[in-house]
Amino acid sequence: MAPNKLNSSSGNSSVPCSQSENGFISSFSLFPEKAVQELLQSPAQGSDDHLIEFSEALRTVAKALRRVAEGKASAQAEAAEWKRKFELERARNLQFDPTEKSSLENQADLDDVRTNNPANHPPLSKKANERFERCCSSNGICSHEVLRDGKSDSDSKMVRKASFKLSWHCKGEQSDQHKHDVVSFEKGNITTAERSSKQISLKWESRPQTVLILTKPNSASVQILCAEMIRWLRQQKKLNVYVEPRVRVDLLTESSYFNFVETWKDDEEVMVLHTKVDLVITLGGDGTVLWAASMFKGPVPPIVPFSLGSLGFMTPFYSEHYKEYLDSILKGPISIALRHRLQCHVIRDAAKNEYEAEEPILVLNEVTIDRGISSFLTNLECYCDNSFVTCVQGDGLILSTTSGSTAYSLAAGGSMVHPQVPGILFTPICPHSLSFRPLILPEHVTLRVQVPFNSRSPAWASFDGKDRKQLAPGDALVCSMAPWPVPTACLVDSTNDFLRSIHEGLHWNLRKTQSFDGPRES
Ligand SMILES: NC(=O)c1ccc[n+]([C@@H]2O[C@H](COP(=O)([O-])OP(=O)(O)OC[C@H]3O[C@@H](n4cnc5c(N)ncnc54)[C@H](O)[C@@H]3O)[C@@H](O)[C@H]2O)c1
Ligand SMILES: Nc1ncnc2c1ncn2[C@@H]1O[C@H](COP(=O)(O)OP(=O)(O)OP(=O)(O)O)[C@@H](O)[C@H]1O
Repeated sequence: MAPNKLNSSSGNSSVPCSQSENGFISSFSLFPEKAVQELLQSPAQGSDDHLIEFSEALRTVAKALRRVAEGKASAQAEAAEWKRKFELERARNLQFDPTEKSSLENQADLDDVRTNNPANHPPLSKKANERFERCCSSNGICSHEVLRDGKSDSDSKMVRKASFKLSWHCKGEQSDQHKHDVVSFEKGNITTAERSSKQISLKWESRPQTVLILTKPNSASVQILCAEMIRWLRQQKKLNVYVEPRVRVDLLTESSYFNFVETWKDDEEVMVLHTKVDLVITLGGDGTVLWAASMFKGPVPPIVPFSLGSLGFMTPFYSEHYKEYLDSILKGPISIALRHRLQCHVIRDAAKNEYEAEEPILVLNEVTIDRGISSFLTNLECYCDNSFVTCVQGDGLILSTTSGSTAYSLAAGGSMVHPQVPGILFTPICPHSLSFRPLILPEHVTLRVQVPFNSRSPAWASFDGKDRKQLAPGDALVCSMAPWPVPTACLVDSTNDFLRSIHEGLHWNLRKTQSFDGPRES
């Protein structure tokens, strides 16, 4: 009798589902709750005590399982938050605590690691983040170290990174003091004196000596400009130049003059590039800026992005005038935008603990979790710190930085946000719901996107439009603000550049002005 009853009501589309109101559907709750509802709606429900008993038992089991799933997700989110806090704290300590300055004991050691000899580098571990951490703590010349290393290096033969100083631009004036949020609550009135994000100015304290030029591949105009720029930087500015291995090969095919141009052999050398390079120049479009950012898994040297693409949201410098721009940038001060990045961890269901195997991935625009080639709806459970946010049912979800707000997130209906606003955009892609508006969350949160066990298909994560990774049911992606922003040089300042980009790049709110000629209010 029971199986007949179950069959007789299957396919009833009006079956209510108590969880759909807040969008939460537990991986364990679907079958039992639906079955229970069907059973309860059956006309024979009062006549079969066993069946009712059975349905009650199923409901209890479903609830218990859902609680377990929620508990697990919440514990994982909490662990991720602690990990993030720990990383931030450690980054802060490295920056401010003089006792953690460097494991190098004397200047000779310091000189040693600053030369280009890879044999001088400490042995590097397998994981990229570990390699970075080792480099950070033992080489001691990450950007935060550079900030306090103001000593002159004129009498050293070694290649050193130029030191620089950052300061806030305050109402058009410059102040050397770091200004943090100051909240006063005198007489019970809460007032904030300073807000954290300001226009930042970079002033060189010693001359920049080494530039890295990154170029969009397969472009003849970029190749020509790159060769011309290298000659100028060498002859007029006496700078050391690094390029990618393929670019060096192209340059040497053109002329043996470019023999002085340096490059790297493997990923381990890329991991320490930030210790050698004072400035990064990109020749291409926004994709080349994303590429440049992705090369630096930790601190990023200031980037000067020249526009040789079609849209150029993050590339304010016109390549025709490169000499004037570089002249003034090498002298300083430079107005820079600190573009926040997101740090993403893929956590496999099979992993025994958080962050077990996979390296974190840093994104400048966004991480997207979508349905890939699957034709099924994605079903993504989202948590913010320990709170349940929602269940995304649609094509997917974009977690974007404010720099990325004008990229994919914009196309999916997200707001455009000034890049200096510290926040994380939570933008659904084609949600199958009438009321799913995008959110903007504060920068301090940790987001967790979980593929539930009952998902019909895996989801796919991609990072700044690249590196697709499959997320199987049970896998999760954890994302928080990275401690290493991408400093990009501004043509004017971050606000002027942002507004110019949305006007010129997107033709934002372009409309013919209404003519004067017509009806008027009397
Ligand atoms: N439907 C969409 O709009 C869509 C779809 C996929 C990827 N994307 C974007 O493309 C980015 C990858 O860029 P790519 O150059 O490597 O790929 P690409 O060559 O496919 O170019 C994508 C376009 O997005 C623009 N773009 C990139 N970052 C931007 C930003 N921060 N603000 C405004 N426009 C931006 C680029 O200028 C380019 O025109 C991804 O991070 C994603 O944001 C957008
Ligand atoms: N140095 C590089 N090495 C490998 N790939 C790169 C490099 N620089 C850029 N790319 C890739 O090349 C693609 C195109 O780059 P980019 O967006 O800069 O040029 P574009 O498409 O001509 O510009 P726009 O998007 O403004 O039209 C991007 O997918 C980017 O990831």
